[in-house]
Amino acid sequence: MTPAARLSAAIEVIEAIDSERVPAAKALKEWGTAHRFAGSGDRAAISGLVYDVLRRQASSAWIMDAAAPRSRLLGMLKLERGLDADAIAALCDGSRFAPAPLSEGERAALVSRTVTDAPAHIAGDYPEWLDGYLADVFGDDRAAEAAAMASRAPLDLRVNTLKAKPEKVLGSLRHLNATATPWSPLGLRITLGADARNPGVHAEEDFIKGGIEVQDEGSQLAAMLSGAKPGEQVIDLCAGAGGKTLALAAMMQGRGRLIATDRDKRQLAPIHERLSRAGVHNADVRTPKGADDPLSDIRASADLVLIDAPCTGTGTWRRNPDAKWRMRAGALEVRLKDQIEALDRAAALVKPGGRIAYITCSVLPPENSEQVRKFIGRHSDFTVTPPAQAASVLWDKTDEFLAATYQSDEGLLMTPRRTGTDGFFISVLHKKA
Ligand SMILES: C[S@@+](CC[C@H](N)C(=O)[O-])C[C@H]1O[C@@H](n2cnc3c(N)ncnc32)[C@H](O)[C@@H]1O
Repeated sequence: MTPAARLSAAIEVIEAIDSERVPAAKALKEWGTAHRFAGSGDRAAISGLVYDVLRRQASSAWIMDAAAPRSRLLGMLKLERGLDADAIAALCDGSRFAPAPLSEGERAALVSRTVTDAPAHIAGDYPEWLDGYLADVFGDDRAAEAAAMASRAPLDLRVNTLKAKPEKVLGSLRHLNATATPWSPLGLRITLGADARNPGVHAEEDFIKGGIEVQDEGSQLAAMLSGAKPGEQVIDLCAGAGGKTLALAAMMQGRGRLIATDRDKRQLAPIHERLSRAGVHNADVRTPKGADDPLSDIRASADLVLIDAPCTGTGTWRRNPDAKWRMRAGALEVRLKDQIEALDRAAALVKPGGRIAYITCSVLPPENSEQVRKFIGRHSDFTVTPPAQAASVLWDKTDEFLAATYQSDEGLLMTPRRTGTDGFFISVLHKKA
């Protein structure tokens, strides 16, 4: 397919998403089934276009002064891909399979309109009902912060020090143009192209042998700031597929006891294979059975309970722009209740002098600072460890990292704009001895 024909296909897919109200992934799959002639390169390119339109959904419609799929695609080519009106006109030449030529109005909009006079939720491409929450955390910077949360994310890897060394993996992944991430000493970054094609890290020898894991640098840093150490008893309470469990295991260097569990046994399914590939031998996965508490034998004995909390995932919008527009207020309410349950459960598991690391991949204050403040209100035997103290694990990068983050009395927040990571909040809560 020509680049112009891919644009026409993307417009078709966006029309289906709009009219049938289906998730982007489903609409793309259905398009692929109906157009079997399209090769994998075409599909990846069309998928990249569709997701980029979702990233810039509101701002593209604003600059084009029209919300039709074609208008949003044209606006996105300017805002996300940086094409000027002439370059866009050259793609839309009306030839067979290409979109129709630009109208006078479309050309004028592409030349002259910007988002500088748009309301924050349009310039930042987020649902209007979240404006108050984003204003609370980012103030006048909310449009810029949200715009960074809309842009395409790189692919980050964590080197598993149980099996490999960062310098060596950096060398062996040179063909993927991997570079070191700015903050995490274990992080490697691969910048993804506009066609959103996966560079196939799962087929790399380093991955197959357990030397690397896919993990955003923000997630790596959140695990690091928990300060897990060799010899400790550590509980990963919301372990899910085990992303944090694997990072904790490497920090513990195979020494001590690492217990991983989750309220939902289905979420834990991938963890066994991942632990085995990563060479982790000190982890005990506790799969819940019926109503029985899988941690009933543990009472105030853990050095560290890590809560990778169920949350709205607003910090990961750049990886899932479709979810951003589907988010509803009811989902936030449910997550807040889950977070309270997990925090209160953790409080009973931690020993005096131990700590809870409370982590979300959200930027919304009710899930972050406000949730921690309420927890301290319920549990006066806990205090917040100052963010500067928790971040000292980054050694010489501590000051620069702290300056890049948002800090409150309750914890610190990373964002795509400030730290180049997904949005992650972490609070380390110390239980009085
Ligand atoms: C953000 S995900 C975990 C991701 C995982 N830690 C990782 O790094 O791959 C949150 C998890 O919390 C679990 N969960 C929700 N409420 C819980 C609760 N009260 N106690 C324990 N787990 C809970 C969910 O089933 C979900 O798997």
